[in-house]
Amino acid sequence: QQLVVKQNTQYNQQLIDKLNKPHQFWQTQPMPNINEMDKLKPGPIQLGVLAEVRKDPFNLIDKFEWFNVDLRNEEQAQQVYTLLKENYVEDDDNMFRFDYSIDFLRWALLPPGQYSDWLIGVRVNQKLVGFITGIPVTLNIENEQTKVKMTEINFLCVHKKIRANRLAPVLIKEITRRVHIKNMWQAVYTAGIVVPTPISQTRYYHRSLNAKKLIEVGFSSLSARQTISRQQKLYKLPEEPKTPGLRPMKKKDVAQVTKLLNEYLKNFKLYFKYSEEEVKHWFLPRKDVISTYVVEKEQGVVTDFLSFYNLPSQVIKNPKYTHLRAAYSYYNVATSTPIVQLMYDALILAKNEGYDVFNALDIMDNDKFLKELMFCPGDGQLNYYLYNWKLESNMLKPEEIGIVLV
Ligand SMILES: CNCCCN(C)c1ncc(F)c(N2CC(C(=O)NCc3cnc4ccccn34)C2)n1
Repeated sequence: QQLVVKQNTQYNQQLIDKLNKPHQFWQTQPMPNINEMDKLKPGPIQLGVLAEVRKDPFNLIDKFEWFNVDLRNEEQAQQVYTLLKENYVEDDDNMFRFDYSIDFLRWALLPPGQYSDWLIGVRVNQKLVGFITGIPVTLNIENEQTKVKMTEINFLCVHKKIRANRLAPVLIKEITRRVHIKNMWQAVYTAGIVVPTPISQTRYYHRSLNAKKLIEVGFSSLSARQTISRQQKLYKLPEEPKTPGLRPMKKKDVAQVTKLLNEYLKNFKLYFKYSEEEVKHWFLPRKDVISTYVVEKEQGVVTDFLSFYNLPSQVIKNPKYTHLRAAYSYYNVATSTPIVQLMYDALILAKNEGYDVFNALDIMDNDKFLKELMFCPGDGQLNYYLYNWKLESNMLKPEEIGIVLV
């Protein structure tokens, strides 16, 4: 009885703390807060001093230990896969949970130039219970002159059974320390939740490919006047794409795709500059991970390309289906094919690859095709964050964002 009372008191105290001092951790971080907005000048909020960076890892509660994950090692990759599959992001109604595959994680987390101590695990008795990752990127911020080497943070995950131990703030502080040690002082990340202080709030849109299954798993719902068969007719797609010369990207396309992509991304306020090496990594097709198709005109000239990545969700409780197959729009560049036609072909290709839904954010030029191709706004908001950087403009509009984080 005493123990239960003690645990309840501890839990209630944590709730009270949350209500009294929301974002207790984030208030301690170099992020602009509302009343500082107009005082701060654009650029780094805190200037980092390499000599002052703590040399040893942050302390963990006893029995917990730091562990650099080697994703190339099958057993360690399996441990990361299982931790995320069982404990990573769910929708608000706990009906779906992301099921990132091992091949996907190797694609997302082993890009050129990756650091082995930026895939950070926490273990208790050899069991992985916490995870956070960084990859090195060079981000262009608001103009071509401002190029900042920084880290892209992702996959922050704490096992459900050990939440409320304040492990997440320690994971964030430790990866921040390991980034500082490499003389980098900024980070970019996204999250479905709102913490101090988003630089942009974007929205997910969904285009139904398999209307019947989306209704059966509870992803979509029918209004009074709608029926399943009417929905299927409404979203029906042709068997084959219509753009002549559309084909899967190959190695020989890397140079042209790199030029098209870098030229296109200059239109936005936040974008990466890609080397050919990086285009090889991020865009060459990988089965069940990334699909990229190019439009090749006569004499081998590539004028457009489309790409989407595979991120299934586990359907948590459903008698008939275990997974929702979702394709996510990645980067699409249309210089001669109309963007609506190019993306209509993307829908047809995704349908033929077996996807149930095609998701896209309202970033870049996506709002040019979302309505016309019958995408519906979802309940998911994706917030973009820049750590330790004050923008010239307080917020960026979604159409000014030129980066997609997986
Ligand atoms: C860097 N990492 C950001 C990407 C993680 N991504 C893909 C993500 N982050 C927050 C979201 F809000 C979200 N949404 C896609 C939309 C959606 O499909 N909502 C229903 C649904 C189906 N499956 C799931 C699984 C988790 C959450 C919602 N789910 C909303 N996507």
